[in-house]
Amino acid sequence: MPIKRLTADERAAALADLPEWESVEGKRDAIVRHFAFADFAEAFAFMTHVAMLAEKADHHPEWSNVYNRVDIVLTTHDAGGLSTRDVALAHAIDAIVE
Ligand SMILES: C[C@H](O)[C@H](O)[C@H]1CNC2=NC(N)=NC(=O)C2=N1
Repeated sequence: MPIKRLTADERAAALADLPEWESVEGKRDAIVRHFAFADFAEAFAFMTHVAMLAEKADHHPEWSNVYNRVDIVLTTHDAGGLSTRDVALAHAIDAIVE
């Protein structure tokens, strides 16, 4: 089954449940969350955890890391926008830090 983009209503409902995530500015159908940790070791430990989740789900983040900061953008390339896979990964990521 091909993965489908969320409709505008589904997207709004999903984001209401993910208060730490926001829409990416501009034309991209994607969400972003910014993280800050005590230091690089903590940031990278978090990234390792996320990487394992992503690999297990076969769904991968777009991300960047500068020292203690990690920015994660989620979108589904195969769907050309936000899908249930992004929502699931966002919740799984939130569960690591909360
Ligand atoms: C072949 C493989 O299942 C696909 O390329 C997966 C891998 N990880 C992915 N990650 C994300 N974010 N979007 C995708 O469409 C995607 N597709």
